[in-house]
This record gives sequence, C-alpha cells and structure tokens, in this order.
Amino acid sequence: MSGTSPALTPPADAVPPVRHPDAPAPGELLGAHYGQCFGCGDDQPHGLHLQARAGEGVSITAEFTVRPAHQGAPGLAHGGVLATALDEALGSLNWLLRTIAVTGRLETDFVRPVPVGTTLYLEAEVTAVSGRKIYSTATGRLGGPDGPVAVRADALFVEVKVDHFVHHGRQEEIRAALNDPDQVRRARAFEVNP
Ligand SMILES: CCCCC/C=C\C/C=C\C/C=C\C/C=C\CCCC(=O)SCCNC(=O)CCNC(=O)[C@H](O)C(C)(C)COP(=O)(O)OP(=O)(O)OC[C@H]1O[C@@H](n2cnc3c(N)ncnc32)[C@H](O)[C@@H]1OP(=O)(O)O
Repeated sequence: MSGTSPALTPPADAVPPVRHPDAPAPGELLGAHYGQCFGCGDDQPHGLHLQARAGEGVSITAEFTVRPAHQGAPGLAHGGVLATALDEALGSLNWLLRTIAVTGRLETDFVRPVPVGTTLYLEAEVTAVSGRKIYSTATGRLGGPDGPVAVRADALFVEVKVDHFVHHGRQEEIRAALNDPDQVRRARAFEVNP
C-alpha cells in the first residue's frame, strides 16, 4: 500500500522551486549543516553521516550504508533510521533554495526490507513551493542509483527564521553553533535568502 495524503499535495497556487544562483554546482558535495546533526554531522559519532551531493535543478543525491547499529529486526535496517535518512536527504534540499526550513510532515513508504551492509542510493527533489511551504519527494534504491526502490517519502517542509532555533534550541548548542569556525556551516545557518 502506498499513497500521499492531501496535506502533501501542493495547492493550486504552488510554483516550481527556484534554484538559488549561489547554490552548489551539480556534482558538488553540500557538506553538513551542523557538525552534531544525527543525519549529516561529521562530529556525530552515532550519526548516519549522510553526504548529499547537488543535482540538477533543486535535487540532491546521497548514499547511506546501513550499519549494525541501525538494525530493527535482526540483520535489517530499522524503519525509523531509514525515515531519518530520507528526512535528512529532503532537508538538505533547502540549501539549494537558500531557505531555512524544518520538516512539518514526512510520509514514508517502506517497499522492500533493507539488510545491514546495504548501501541505499537516495535521490530527493523539491517539487513545488507555496509561500513558506516546500513540497518534496525522495526515494532510496538498493544496489545502485537505478536499483529497485526500497523506501520513498513525500514531505512538507515549512520555512522558518533562524529565531526558530535560537528560541527553541538548548542554549549551549546554540552558542556553539554561533561560534562555529566553519564559515560555510555558519553561512548555512544564518543566511536566509540573501
Ligand atoms: C543560532 C543557531 C542556529 C543553528 C541553525 C543551524 C542550521 C540551520 C540550517 C538548517 C537546519 C534545518 C533543519 C535541519 C535539517 C535537516 C534535518 C532534517 C529536517 C528536520 O528533522 S527538522 C526537525 C523536525 N521538525 C520540527 O521540529 C518542526 C516542529 N514544528 C514546528 O516548529 C512548527 O509546527 C512549524 C514551523 C512546522 C510550523 O509552525 P508555524 O507556526 O511556523 O506555521 P503554521 O503552523 O502556520 O504552518 C505554516 C503552513 O504549513 C502548514 N503545516 C504546518 N505543519 C504541517 C503539517 N504537519 N502537515 C501539513 N501542513 C502543515 C500549515 O497548515 C500552514 O499552511 P497554510 O499557510 O496554508 O495555512
């Protein structure tokens, strides 16, 4: 069974996404938006270490190899971990729009079991934008970029101001993010549609 709820169907006034002129070129790695991010952070030992690469338009690709720590059933990836990988891939698209946005809704179809040791080939793209709402879709394939689909997701991200994090985040991490010596990551956190 699969399908997308009406909440993830773009409204009639939605427009196609516009790639920001300063977005990384197709083929370029996006890098982590935050070192401690569970999805992409280089400094997060428990994380998925997803590395997204810019594609054409507003799309990315990424690879995620399922490790023993990601199991749910014996020898198989936990569904929540797979949803996290999809969420992270979808979240990274916002950097190509130069918009800061958070996941409002994420609907995931688990189509095939994903064994430990498998590399999931992820592809994600923004399909439409309506005001603060960003509609996107992603797939994860087994064995290669053209392999069978194992997981897919549709999502709605909602644009927020940096204040969202300053207001809701724990102070010690906010302070550390403000002092991040990595200029690209700082720009990613603080540049809102310049
Ligand atoms: C100083 C240090 C800063 C450091 C920053 C560092 C890095 C920043 C860069 C990027 C990082 C961003 C994210 C992380 C990246 C990747 C990780 C993956 C992504 C995530 O893991 S991210 C975490 C999980 N995520 C949340 O933690 C969100 C919690 N949540 C909220 O914070 C609010 O809920 C919010 C903001 C979503 C909306 O709240 P709000 O008050 O601003 O807006 P409102 O409710 O009016 O919604 C506006 C329009 O969206 C529609 N809408 C809203 N929610 C909907 C839903 N669920 N289903 C269908 N439609 C929905 C409404 O229906 C309305 O539609 P309409 O305009 O048509 O009426």
